[in-house]
Amino acid sequence: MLQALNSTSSSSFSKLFASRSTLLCFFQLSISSNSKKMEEHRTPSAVQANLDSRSGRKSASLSKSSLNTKVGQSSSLSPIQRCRSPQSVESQRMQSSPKRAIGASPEKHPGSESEGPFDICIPANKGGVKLKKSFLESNREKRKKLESPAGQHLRPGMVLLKKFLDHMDQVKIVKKCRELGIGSGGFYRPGYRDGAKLHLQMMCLGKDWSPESRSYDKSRSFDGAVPPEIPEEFRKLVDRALNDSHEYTKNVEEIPNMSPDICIVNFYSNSGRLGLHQDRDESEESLKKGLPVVSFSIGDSAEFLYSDARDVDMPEKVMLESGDVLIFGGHSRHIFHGVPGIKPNTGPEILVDERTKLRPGRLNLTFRKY
Ligand SMILES: O=C(O)CCC(=O)C(=O)O
Ligand SMILES: [Fe+2]
Repeated sequence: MLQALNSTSSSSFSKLFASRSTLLCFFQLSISSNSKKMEEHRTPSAVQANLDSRSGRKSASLSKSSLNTKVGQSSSLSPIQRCRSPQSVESQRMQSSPKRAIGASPEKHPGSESEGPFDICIPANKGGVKLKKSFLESNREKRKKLESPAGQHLRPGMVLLKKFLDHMDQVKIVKKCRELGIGSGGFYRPGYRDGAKLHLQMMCLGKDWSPESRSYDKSRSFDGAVPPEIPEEFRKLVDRALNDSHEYTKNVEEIPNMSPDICIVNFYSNSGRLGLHQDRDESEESLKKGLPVVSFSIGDSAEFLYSDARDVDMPEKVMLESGDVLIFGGHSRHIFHGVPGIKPNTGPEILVDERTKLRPGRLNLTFRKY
């Protein structure tokens, strides 16, 4: 469903954005070298829905921590031009500038659809990559852990719990996702309505969410597979994260409690990415209540961009590292967010060594209530 346009800009942010939308209607993200404004094309109903949902909200203030800076302060983010496009607009765009359409250049992912479900770990019989970290690197990791504050209140309704998942939790999550991911209903590389592919592998738990139809269902339309249940141990972690988040909010109502019935598991290889989007395909009731999205990051680090409005020039950004849990609900439930890229070889060694053998990349689990 999504597409993004490449940039010819010399900016450091000229990397392609693949934009995936869990919106009622989707959009594509493009980066323009000559425009300072984000631009959007969407259906009138979507425009209305979006205006309705965002009316009356103010821009949030910024945290000044090193992990949470205005994008423009530390890097020269190029202006972003974003288009959620009906298919016709999309096709025209691809025809007029084929080289700039992300979906036009299929990305090579290991484990494509034809090979069966994607395996996020390197199978035992394949020697695989062993990325041993240097002693210095390992020490740096330990120091970082000690220095990192336990939680950050990023803006109303949005809390980041640093290193919330310990190494053993992370190993268990990887192993469980691997086991489920190679079975029925496991990982696949999803596509959008116009045929463009997302730059990640995805698996749903509890319910299916399709980027193509932008809807939830009991089973997957393309193969009829019923998604595996959300494991109980995952639910417990979500519960604990939500409880802990209240230590950092003004009051408990700021992030309402939520019992997930869907988990979207994404695996990003080193070239994976996800364009700015809103998570808005959940039920009206869930969205109205601001029931939070609880997001686990495991493996390599990634920058997470977020902004309150679609037409903002400079989204804020925060680094998501292995073990971090990001929660956005309440007033932040409708934030635009995306992952512009993965930082290779930044995950904990225990995930990539013989014990776990996670492929290079990043695993992300977002829990929501439909
Ligand atoms: O990978 C992430 O941190 C974000 C994932 C996300 O936004 C989504 O799956 O909707
Ligand atoms: Fe999302």
